Amino acid sequence: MLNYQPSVTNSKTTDPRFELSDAARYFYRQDWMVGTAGNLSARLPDDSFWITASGKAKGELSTSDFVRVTLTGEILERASANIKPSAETIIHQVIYSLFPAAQACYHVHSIEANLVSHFTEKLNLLLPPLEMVKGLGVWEENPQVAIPIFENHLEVPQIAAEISDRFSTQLPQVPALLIRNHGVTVWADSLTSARNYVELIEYIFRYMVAARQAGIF
Ligand SMILES: CSC[C@@H](O)[C@@H](O)C(=O)COP(=O)(O)O
Ligand SMILES: [Zn+2]
Repeated sequence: MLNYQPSVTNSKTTDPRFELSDAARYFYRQDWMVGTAGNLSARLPDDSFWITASGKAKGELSTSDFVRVTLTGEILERASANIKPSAETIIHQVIYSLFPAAQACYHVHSIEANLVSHFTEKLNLLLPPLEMVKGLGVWEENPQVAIPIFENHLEVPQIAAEISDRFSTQLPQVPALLIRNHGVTVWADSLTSARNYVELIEYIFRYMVAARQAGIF
């Protein structure tokens, strides 16, 4: 396994913190990372990952607003000792552990994600068979795709344990999960794809809310 070299990360092309900051600013402008909501991470070649520090305004992140942690949550690098990794780091740990190809994990809070999380009380929410579903990797005619839903426990490790337990026996159809009354988390094999997945899933959620209002889904 390659060792992560901090000395080569001081450039925009190799340090994922720049792209994570850009993505957060974009999501903030979409109203999906309002205030300090949400967290973004990117895996490094040594399996550690940079994750947004807890409680930072997501519209104005800089490289010092990230913490590098191991897959078990041990802190490896941060700008100062009073910066903590995201309160939801353990969910990213679970995703990177379960999905070795995942290079980025993005979690945002949108109004539509919270609304659609009430469209079912079941463990999975059926998505409409929109063309957009292909962008999430499902190339089927009239796809019957569901996104897994988890309860929003106060204790984040409990959410993470439920994700780990369920996905260990039942892989999700799409690289995304919904936490009821909270928001969506996606993962992808690149930062660009993770950003696209957030946009696609949020489009689908917007459609679902509009379709419900129109009485067609
Ligand atoms: C706006 S508070 C939201 C937090 O409780 C949490 O859900 C969240 O997404 C951001 O937490 P953070 O610790 O900054 O990564
Ligand atoms: Zn959150």
